[in-house]
Amino acid sequence: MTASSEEHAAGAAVDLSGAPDWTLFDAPSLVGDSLRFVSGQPDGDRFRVRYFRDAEQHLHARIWFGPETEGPPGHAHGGAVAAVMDEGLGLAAWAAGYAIVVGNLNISFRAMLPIQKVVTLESRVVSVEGRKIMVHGRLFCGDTLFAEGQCLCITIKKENQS
Ligand SMILES: CCCCCCCCCCCC(=O)SCCNC(=O)CCNC(=O)[C@H](O)C(C)(C)COP(=O)(O)OP(=O)(O)OC[C@H]1O[C@@H](n2cnc3c(N)ncnc32)[C@H](O)[C@@H]1OP(=O)(O)O
Repeated sequence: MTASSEEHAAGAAVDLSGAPDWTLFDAPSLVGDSLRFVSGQPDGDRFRVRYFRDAEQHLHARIWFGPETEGPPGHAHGGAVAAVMDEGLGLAAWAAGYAIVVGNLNISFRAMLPIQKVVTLESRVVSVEGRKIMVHGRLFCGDTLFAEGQCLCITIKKENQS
């Protein structure tokens, strides 16, 4: 264990509070408890995530990338960033009323993301065409853009919905 990861042993406090005009969004109540890969360890050393909606109902998240997301030394693995965007942008479509799975996710990694940092994911449903829901999102902190993505969500056929 590195000195920096010792600072954030499981259970240590991380500030995931939202902007003043955001309200907490309860993802499990909408999609069930299966979102364990990203959201399943709210006090763990991988991801800590809290979802919100703004006044216009757009989905946002505050995300802490813990020591177990490390890829390049001191920075998040690209797959960890992709996992967060997969869940967050897919959830944005669910929050907008579409029961979907992600069909295609295109991510540009714009800057290396230091681990043990809280960042913000913002999302927008930008188009709806038949079963295809396009969601765009960006992962940032302050003026630093870490990643941006376009996520093609496909509504689940009625017979596949549980
Ligand atoms: C249940 C609770 C969950 C609750 C979970 C909620 C949490 C959300 C967040 C987690 C998100 C995920 O990780 S989901 C897990 C990762 N994703 C997956 O495992 C999905 C695996 N793929 C599939 O199951 C399938 O390929 C589907 C469902 C995406 C599509 O299959 P289908 O239903 O047979 O539909 P299909 O006819 O092929 O496609 C419908 C239309 O979409 C287009 N299309 C389909 N895929 C693509 C694609 N990759 N790129 C471009 N276009 C595509 C087709 O051209 C077509 O356009 P047109 O001809 O109509 O014009």
